[in-house]
Amino acid sequence: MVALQLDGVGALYGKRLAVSEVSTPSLTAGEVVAVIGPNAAGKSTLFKRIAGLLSGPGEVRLSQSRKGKGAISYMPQDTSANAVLTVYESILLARKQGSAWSVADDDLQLIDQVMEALNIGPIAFRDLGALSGGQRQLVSVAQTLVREPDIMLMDEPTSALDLHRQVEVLSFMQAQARKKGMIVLIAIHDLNQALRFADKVLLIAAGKMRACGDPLDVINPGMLRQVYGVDARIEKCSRQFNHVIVDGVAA
Ligand SMILES: Nc1ncnc2c1ncn2[C@@H]1O[C@H](COP(=O)(O)OP(=O)(O)OP(=O)(O)O)[C@@H](O)[C@H]1O
Repeated sequence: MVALQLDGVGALYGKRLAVSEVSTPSLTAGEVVAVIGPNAAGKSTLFKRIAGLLSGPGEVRLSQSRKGKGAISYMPQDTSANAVLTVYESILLARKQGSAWSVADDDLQLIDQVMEALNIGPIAFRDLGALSGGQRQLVSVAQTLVREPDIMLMDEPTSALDLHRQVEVLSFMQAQARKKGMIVLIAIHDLNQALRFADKVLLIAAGKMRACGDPLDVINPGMLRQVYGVDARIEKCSRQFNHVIVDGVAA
């Protein structure tokens, strides 16, 4: 089974330590981890460090890669694309990156399945440069999913999506994590979606990890006041989902 553990991890921009002291329990296959924190807290920086794009202290321990494919796949926050490719070509290219160029039935089936689940079939032959912001984000999610990595690092994958698509994408990523034994880390500002879809929540503030654990242990009125500066309650709705209700800016 795939497992990921961060041990005293930090990240450097040049000589400046932008993130430090991130340690997690062992994250295991099938888990969805929401990475939360205010603007400029260090969420993207942590993802870049885990993906190997930045250096820094500490250790990113990844054990038992499933099939020697790309172990970690990172979807950046900025999904703008200049490439002269169609949506379908870009997803096929993502699927074949780092492997043999022959295309098997399995590859095509997976691409069709992901495109259908994300509802992007109708734009399959549109140029990447001719997409809306939300459509671009959906294509980027599809490119990451078809790589079938052990670890998916999704940096605000639903920030440009309407409500329907937010729920569709997060449900699909959760289902894929469970089915394929991946670990999915999602940087997200919507704390209600984090409460609904995450198994664990990792909180970063001012470049330091403040907590990592059960969503309701991390997202609580005290933390919301201290870290986000809001007066808020967590309440269960009639369907038993927990919601953050914000009463106002903390005095
Ligand atoms: N390329 C860079 N060089 C130097 N500093 C950077 C660079 N990118 C980001 N930073 C700084 O690192 C800190 C963390 O930024 P980061 O993008 O990781 O925050 P974030 O939590 O993802 O924020 P947001 O929610 O606003 O996207 C910020 O102070 C930011 O200004």
